[in-house]
Amino acid sequence: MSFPAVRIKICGLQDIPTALAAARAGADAIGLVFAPGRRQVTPQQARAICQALPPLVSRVGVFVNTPMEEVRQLAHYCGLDLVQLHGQESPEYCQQLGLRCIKAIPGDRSSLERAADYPVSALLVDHVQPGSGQTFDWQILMGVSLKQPLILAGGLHPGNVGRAVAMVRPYAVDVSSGVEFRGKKDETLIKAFIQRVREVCYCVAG
Ligand SMILES: O=C(O)c1ccccc1NCC(=O)[C@H](O)[C@H](O)COP(=O)(O)O
Repeated sequence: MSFPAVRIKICGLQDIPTALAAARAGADAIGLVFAPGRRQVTPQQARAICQALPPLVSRVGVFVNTPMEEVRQLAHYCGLDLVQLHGQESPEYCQQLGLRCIKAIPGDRSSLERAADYPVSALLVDHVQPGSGQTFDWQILMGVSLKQPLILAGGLHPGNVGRAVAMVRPYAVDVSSGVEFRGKKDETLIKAFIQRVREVCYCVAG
């Protein structure tokens, strides 16, 4: 048995060598966090990472309740392909932004019920505290058919992503904390994560 290849996004990258390592390992997309926090990058760092990456790796900027014009300017300056919105951005905000959007929502019933309103390229279903390395109950996604492609996030790591993919069958998975060691992205963990996703898709092991 096999099922379509699940895309992989490695989020919270902060330097060129690690971003290149993620691309070499087979990441389809990388995330650059503009929201305040320990993974925040400056516009200059983000632009340098975007310019260094090879083609066909999507550059995603992560924002929380940022004014539209600021998001547009940063997307243009850095060369972002998509923006990922983790705040209370409305469906109208996503529509008016004029950029390809991923809307992040918490993995709970009421958020999933409102998801259809969002005119976005994909929905990222995450733990209520993004970037915290915590999972939500994936069972909530069983029997839910979303209009938009589903990106599964929240507490994924090489040890649980196989089970998550087999159970949820998402369009893509997103990881940050689960490929870090002592708070820094770790190339070995990134490779292990990507390999595990590939294995489960082709049922080499599981
Ligand atoms: O990572 C952050 O610091 C962050 C801050 C504010 C909003 C979003 C943030 N990260 C979002 C991500 O894309 C994470 O990859 C996603 O929430 C999964 O994180 P994790 O549970 O650590 O794998």
